[in-house]
Amino acid sequence: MSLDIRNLHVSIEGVPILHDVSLHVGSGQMVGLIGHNGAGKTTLIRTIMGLLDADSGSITFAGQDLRNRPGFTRAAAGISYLPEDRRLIPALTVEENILLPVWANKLPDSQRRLEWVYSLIPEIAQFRERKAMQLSGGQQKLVALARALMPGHTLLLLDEPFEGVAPVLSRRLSEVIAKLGREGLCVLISESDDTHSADLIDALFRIERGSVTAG
Ligand SMILES: Nc1ncnc2c1ncn2[C@@H]1O[C@H](COP(=O)(O)OP(=O)(O)OP(=O)(O)O)[C@@H](O)[C@H]1O
Repeated sequence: MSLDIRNLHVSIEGVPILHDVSLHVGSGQMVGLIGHNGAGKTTLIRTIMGLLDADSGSITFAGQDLRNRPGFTRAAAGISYLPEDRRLIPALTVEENILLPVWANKLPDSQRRLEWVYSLIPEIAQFRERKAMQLSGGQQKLVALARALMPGHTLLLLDEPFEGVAPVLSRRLSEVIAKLGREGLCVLISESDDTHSADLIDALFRIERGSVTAG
């Protein structure tokens, strides 16, 4: 299974944002997408997720054309993302937040998956009954990663996972992400520089003003 993006052009409200973007994440690979604020990382990730429409070009995963499939089909295909701003529901417990994609997409086998996520990130199991609003920003990132892992068993898109996370927790996040590589997932990690991802990734692309180059 691999992600293949070719000659992708994306505009937002008529303004061209991504220009002729091509990028490849091979089977079981962890790939970095490095670029400054406003370079277009989130736009690319949201387009892969089907949350933004492309003007032209192709997005293929595991041989399936994703560009012409609506966003809600991603979870069933095992494709998921960690948004930069986490988007947890503050009044729900940690476990309820993690289970949201399961309820929304009626995903099968959720108990086994939940146990796998807790074994991967055991500290989360300890605060599963706490409300999301009672967690620190870094802990919330771990929970958002756990939530993304519920549907995300083929392709995971991590949008600046280390942004705003204190050093101890970002080391912990790195450990968890490193384990994902061994699970055979395809992972794309965006970051403003490669400080945290350098040791994790197999390949790197740079994005600057909406254009991507292999780095
Ligand atoms: N809703 C929008 N309307 C207009 N322009 C937008 C919109 N969303 C993003 N853009 C523009 O698209 C460009 C790329 O933004 P994007 O959020 O993809 O960058 P990024 O690399 O993820 O940066 P950041 O780390 O700051 O989120 C920016 O110039 C931004 O101003």
